[in-house]
Amino acid sequence: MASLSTAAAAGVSCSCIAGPLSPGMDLRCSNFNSIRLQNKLWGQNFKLVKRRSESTTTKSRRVPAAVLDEKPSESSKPVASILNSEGIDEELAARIASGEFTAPAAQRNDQLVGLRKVLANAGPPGRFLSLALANLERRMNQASLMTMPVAKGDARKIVGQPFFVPLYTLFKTYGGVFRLSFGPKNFIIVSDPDVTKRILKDNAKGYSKGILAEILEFVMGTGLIPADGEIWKVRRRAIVPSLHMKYVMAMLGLFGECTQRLCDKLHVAASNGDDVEMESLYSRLTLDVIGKAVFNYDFDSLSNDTGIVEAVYVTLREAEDRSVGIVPYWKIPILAAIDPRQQRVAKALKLVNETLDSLIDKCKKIVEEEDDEFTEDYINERDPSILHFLLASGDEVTSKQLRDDLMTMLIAGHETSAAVLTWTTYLLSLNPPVTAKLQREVDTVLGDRAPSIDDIKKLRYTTAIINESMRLYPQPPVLIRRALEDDMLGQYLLRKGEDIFISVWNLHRSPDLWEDPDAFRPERWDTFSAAEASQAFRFIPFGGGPRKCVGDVFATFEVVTALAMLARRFDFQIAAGAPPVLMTTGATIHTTNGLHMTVTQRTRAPVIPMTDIPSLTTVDENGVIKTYRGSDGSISVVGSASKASPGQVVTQTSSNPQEQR
Ligand code: HEM
Repeated sequence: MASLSTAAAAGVSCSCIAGPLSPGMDLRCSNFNSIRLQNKLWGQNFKLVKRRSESTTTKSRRVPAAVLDEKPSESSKPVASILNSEGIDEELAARIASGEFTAPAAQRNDQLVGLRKVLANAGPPGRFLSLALANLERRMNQASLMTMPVAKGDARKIVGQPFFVPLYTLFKTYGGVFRLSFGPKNFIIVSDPDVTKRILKDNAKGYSKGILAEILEFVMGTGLIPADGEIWKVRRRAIVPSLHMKYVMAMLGLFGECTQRLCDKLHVAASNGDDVEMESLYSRLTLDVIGKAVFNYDFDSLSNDTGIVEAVYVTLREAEDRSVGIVPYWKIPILAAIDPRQQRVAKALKLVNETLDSLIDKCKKIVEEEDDEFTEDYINERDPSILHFLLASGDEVTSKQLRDDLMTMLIAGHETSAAVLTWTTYLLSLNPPVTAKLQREVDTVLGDRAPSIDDIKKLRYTTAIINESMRLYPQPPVLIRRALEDDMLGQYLLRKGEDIFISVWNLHRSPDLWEDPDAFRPERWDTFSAAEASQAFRFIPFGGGPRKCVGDVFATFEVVTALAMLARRFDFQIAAGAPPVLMTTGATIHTTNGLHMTVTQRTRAPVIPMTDIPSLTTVDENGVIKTYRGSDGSISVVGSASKASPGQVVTQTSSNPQEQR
């Protein structure tokens, strides 16, 4: 999932920070200003960020109000912040250290103390006044404890780079909850796990998607990610059951099949000595997967550039650009009508919508003619897609709402998985020992088959690599909410209507929560599980609480399958002369210029061609054993089992002779 990604949705997961800023605020964004992260700063070259002696959590921390950039002369300078080896924006940090940001609050207290002393020495009336002043001071201190630290000033200091990068520097100074204020705009930046839990889980009802819903409305309408309130509740209840375990199992074959197509493509490149751009290849891989998985449509984008593939990309880019755009000119009908880019977007959106509408109509007709009994783990053998499940379930929903939901899942499940694979590949290219360990694991566990569910359970190091990659590069890096009512965030009062950015980036790199937070170390996952870290809200790659990603298991299996199959066949290296790998913000974290790699076929024992299609065998309510084969969801009835109980999973099987031996 939002830029803020994720539209990123949260990726879209997510949503955006700059989108909502108003015209005239003189902001720049990553689209207009190249990003200045140096390649060497990422991955293994990160140094440990020293723990500050003071805690940065909300409970124990109180930072005076601060000003980010008040000098008009400074504000006209081009934005060019560089992170130091501790991941900190040096310019910002130096200005903070110089005392430039110290608020007058502390001085005011000093003056009061001085005045009290004078009064106390001025006889009984003075002593009385001094006492009254002390009381007043105590009350002021209490009130100031409830006042959030504020960082305010010129937005260009914040927006001229991937926005989550300066937010990290500010978090190190102002703590787990602070107000970021530019011009008339205010955002609350949250990087504290307890406060995050409060917003996402304990008081989830008190928050909406706010800005995110406004940005994504043009493409997702009232789909699950932007939806709030009753619509969200109803649609979530309808959609979650469609991703049941048997469905995800059936998808395993699809993941293997699509990754195999990518392997074939890479094989050709490796044989010809051509470099490849992995970010766009991953984007195509995950588009092919999600099209089949959600509405049984084969984009086949790894092989073809058809009109519909192009239209999907135009639509996706627009969603991302709006989430980091400066001036929301698309909201002005006359401008939107004459701007060639907006005309292109409208045309693309029309094509995608028409395609989805026709898939919905076609599927409706098929379902009407079916007489399959609908059970909670219903799956259609020819079309195991989510769309088929929803229609077969009798879900009473308008075609428009259904289309919004499909579009939401298309976007949510596409760029997020692609971004995870991109940054994982990048991190691995910087860490040969980790890659070697990964390859040892996949050679041992997988042999030459596509992963079955049992294999995935055994691919522990591969999964740890994915977790570590999502920790360092969360997709989306920020989650967006708006307060529907007043709330207390730790000790601070939050007012209804305030916009909040939960920085997943900061949570995942906080020195208070992680040892060596910037180091890529999959071994850290040996000592605790991702589930434990998620429960503590210090690791939330899929969000948390009632709005947690519905596709988390699907996505984890998808990326583990892809990584394992690719690592088994190929070695990847950054291509000679490739542009530096820098970050930019869209719905997810993208590279600025792609991930250009040299791919080589691994030299190892000859492999037997992959013929395996993972399957799952269960017993239905009549004691009939059914085998679900992964690639097309087809069901073969194998026989009846007198002793097995209905619903029981009998065995995982493989058609690979090697495995069955
Ligand atoms: C690695 C891949 C993925 C990542 C990192 C990811 C991340 C996230 C995150 C962080 C959220 C929460 C957003 C928020 O609270 O604002 C979310 C929500 C969501 N995701 Fe994913 N996602 C991924 C894959 C998928 C896939 C494959 C699907 C669909 C099959 C999907 C569907 C959704 C939906 C529908 C929501 C909205 C849930 C709701 O609001 O009730 N995601 N995702």
